[in-house]
Amino acid sequence: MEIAAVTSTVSVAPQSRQLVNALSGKLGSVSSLSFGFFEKEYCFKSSRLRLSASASMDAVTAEKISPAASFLDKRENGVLHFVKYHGLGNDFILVDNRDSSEPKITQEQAAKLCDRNFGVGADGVIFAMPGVNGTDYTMRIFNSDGSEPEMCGNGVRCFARFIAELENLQGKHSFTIHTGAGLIVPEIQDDGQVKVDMGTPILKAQDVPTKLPGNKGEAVVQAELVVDGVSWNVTCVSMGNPHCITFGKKGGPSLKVDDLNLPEIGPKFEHHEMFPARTNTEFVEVLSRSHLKMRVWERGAGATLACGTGACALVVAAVLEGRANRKCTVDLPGGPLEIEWKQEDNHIYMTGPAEAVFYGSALL
Ligand SMILES: N[C@@H](CCC[C@H](N)C(=O)O)C(=O)O
Repeated sequence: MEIAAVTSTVSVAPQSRQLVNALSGKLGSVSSLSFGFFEKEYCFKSSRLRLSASASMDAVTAEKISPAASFLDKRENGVLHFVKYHGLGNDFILVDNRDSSEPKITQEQAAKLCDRNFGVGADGVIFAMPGVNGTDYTMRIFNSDGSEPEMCGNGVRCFARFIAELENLQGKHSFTIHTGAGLIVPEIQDDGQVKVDMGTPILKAQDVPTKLPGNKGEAVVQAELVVDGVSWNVTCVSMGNPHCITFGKKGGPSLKVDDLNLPEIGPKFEHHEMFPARTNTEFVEVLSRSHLKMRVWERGAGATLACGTGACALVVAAVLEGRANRKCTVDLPGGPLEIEWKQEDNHIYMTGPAEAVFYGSALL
């Protein structure tokens, strides 16, 4: 290997002249060496080399280090290593938190990291934590505003792929995951897609939660919600987290979701007094009984390109309103999800992609 530049003067103890010779032997030629203890790094044409002398000065070791590793060594405190994933453009910072049941960063730090101008940029931060009550793992998530939701459908697909990467697992695998919405079971398929048993929907108004009175038993189905003086028809469904689903205004035409001014109307649903825990809102267009199209305004994250729990909730709403079959393709701005609300077990199954897009280290 040829030395391109020596970054600093090497010092060697006077009694260790033989060390200088050894060093010269390893490096070929070093133009200037003075005396004293040394552990120095050298820049070579294509890599860096760290040279160390042992305390007894009887050995010289040369360890090749990559530029990235040497940078991270110096920055280890106050740095968060992460992998960024997305599920149909719903993007998350995934943190390996398997060694602790406390998230490695605070909700305030998560909000800063999610900022698309001043941070990494993401719809949320997800922590892979030790399981509880016999589950394999626990998933916690902070929204981009720092609030903590109970569940995240696209996030749990990313979580499954993240675990497979951390554990070096190939092919088909399923995991039991404890979440704020209870037990969730994602299964990585042979083609890399992730099929998730999302559990059962919650329809009882006070458990969604919504203050709208139940009008179909205890469920709120196609009920009137006045938003800014305009009456909408809504159905309320919880997938562990709250969803308000609308197919349009009362007495109005079917929704054309591309025409909506989401940043204007979305926050009015999210913060409506009828939703004591705020709400996610799905605006839905029926393309056929097995094909729905939606745009979402997420609680704590705003307009996102996809929402897995939302896609599940809207299929439940569409079935309850008699608009669709139990098995549908849901088109989201970021792409399609396959959703099935099975009659046999009342569980909802969601199938879709999850992709790693980059590895990073964020300064906290
Ligand atoms: N995008 C997620 C939902 C994330 C949580 C949501 N913003 C909430 O506050 O409930 C999904 O894919 O389900």
